[in-house]
Amino acid sequence: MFLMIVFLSCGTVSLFLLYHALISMVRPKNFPPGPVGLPFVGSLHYIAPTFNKNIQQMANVYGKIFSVKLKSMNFVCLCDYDLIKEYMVDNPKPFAMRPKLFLYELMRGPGLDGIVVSPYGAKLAAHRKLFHAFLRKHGCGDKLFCKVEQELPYFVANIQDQLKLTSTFDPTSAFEYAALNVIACYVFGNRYNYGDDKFKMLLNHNKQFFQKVENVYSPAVTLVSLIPHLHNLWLPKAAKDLKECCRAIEDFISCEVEYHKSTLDAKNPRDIIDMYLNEMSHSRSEHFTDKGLKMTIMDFFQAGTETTSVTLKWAVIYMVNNPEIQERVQQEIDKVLGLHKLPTYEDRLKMPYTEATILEVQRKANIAPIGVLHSTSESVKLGGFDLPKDTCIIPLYHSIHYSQKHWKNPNQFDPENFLDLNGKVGTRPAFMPFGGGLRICLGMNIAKQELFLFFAAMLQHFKLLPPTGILKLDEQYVNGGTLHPKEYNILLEDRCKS
Ligand code: HEM
Repeated sequence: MFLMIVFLSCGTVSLFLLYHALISMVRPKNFPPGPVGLPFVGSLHYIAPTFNKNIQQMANVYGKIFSVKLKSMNFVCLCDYDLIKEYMVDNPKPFAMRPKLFLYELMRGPGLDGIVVSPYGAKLAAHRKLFHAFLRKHGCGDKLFCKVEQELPYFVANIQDQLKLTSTFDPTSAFEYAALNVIACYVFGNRYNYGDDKFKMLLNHNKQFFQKVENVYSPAVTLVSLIPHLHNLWLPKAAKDLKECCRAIEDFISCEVEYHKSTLDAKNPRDIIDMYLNEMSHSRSEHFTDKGLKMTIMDFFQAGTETTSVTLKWAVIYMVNNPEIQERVQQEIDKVLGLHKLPTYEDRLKMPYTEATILEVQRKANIAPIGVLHSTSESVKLGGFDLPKDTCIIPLYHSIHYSQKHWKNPNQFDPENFLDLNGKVGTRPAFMPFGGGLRICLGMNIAKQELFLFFAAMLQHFKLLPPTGILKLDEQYVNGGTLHPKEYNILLEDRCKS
């Protein structure tokens, strides 16, 4: 009897292990090709953590559409404009879900509320609609409410203050302060002084978050994400740190929400929090909840600060390394604005070369190499293959932004890429820095304003030069939440003084 029990137990465990070993290796029918996965683990490790380089290498072996596995999860990598367009633009609906990833639950807690990681459906649509309604009311169309233009004088003064102390300059903090304050304005109703204790706390939380995100591709975190429930018993330090960091941000937001509740004037909403609170009480919709509000605010900080500041950091590098382009931008700025009138977003219509330059920065820097992952809500065809429900899609934006088919010299920095024969800014289909389809970046219009205005104001006031003894700044990227440049210093000359 005892032997029988031992035998049956061993058999059950073996079958269980065999099932889990095979599930990481077996592909669905007519599924894109890819490397054979390791038992239990699959093959995701072939492309993570340096997605950009590794996906490109794998595409050379398996073709422009291939698959990798993480246990039972199927991931499909796309390395071609036509394929990315097929799912983002031509047939976006079945591809508009977000995958359920351990990392998302770690950061958000159960429920995946908010916007960025929220599943596609009525709740997400209601959130996106609310935000669009807010922007229509308080966007840049209305001068009084243009939060980005309001921030410009502080941004310029911040750089000038640093320049009084030293002529060698790391622009990071100026961009981070400005980007954070713009989002703070939209969600909390007012900007902070850069020296304000609350602002410093928010800045610190935000910085911590982006530092912690860089550590989550460690083998220990991958292990925990492979074995559901293990994280209830044990969390690797990188995961624990990230979780704690998100909770600290949530606590900060909770205080702001409570303050807003106690001072709400429903007829005069001041900001996104007030609009959300109104929606919670008016529509009594189950879509708008306390947790949803906090996670939505967290989304705006996490999706809308580092993306902008990192793009501006790249802009500085490309201007230092291409002085003739910097000079041409400055000539246009001088002609349209002069040295003292700060730019408005309307001014871009008279400044095509400046606008084309910032678009080229976005193309070349390609800061979100795989965007935010989408997944399928039903079985669907893509590139002639059959993708079952819950297949996770990884688009390689490098294959669009650096495509020989779509750009004359993709490796060269050239604002002409975005100018038509009449010198006007033209649209380019193979340009998707904000993703696309039904999940296209919700903050795209704010981001465009920020990039143009901060860039133009910076070049209006300062000439950007390499530090003494260096000809060019390093253009190699570092992998993290975004592809960001290595730390650098530059020399600045105040154009208003020279
Ligand atoms: C240069 C700046 C920015 C870049 C390059 C960028 C890029 C992106 C990308 C690639 C996505 C994923 C789109 C997809 O799934 O196909 C995204 C989503 C998102 N972004 Fe941005 N973003 C920027 C700035 C902002 C700003 C300023 C905000 C907020 C004010 C913001 C809020 C969001 C939100 C909420 C989503 C999720 C949309 C959804 O899931 O439905 N982003 N962004």
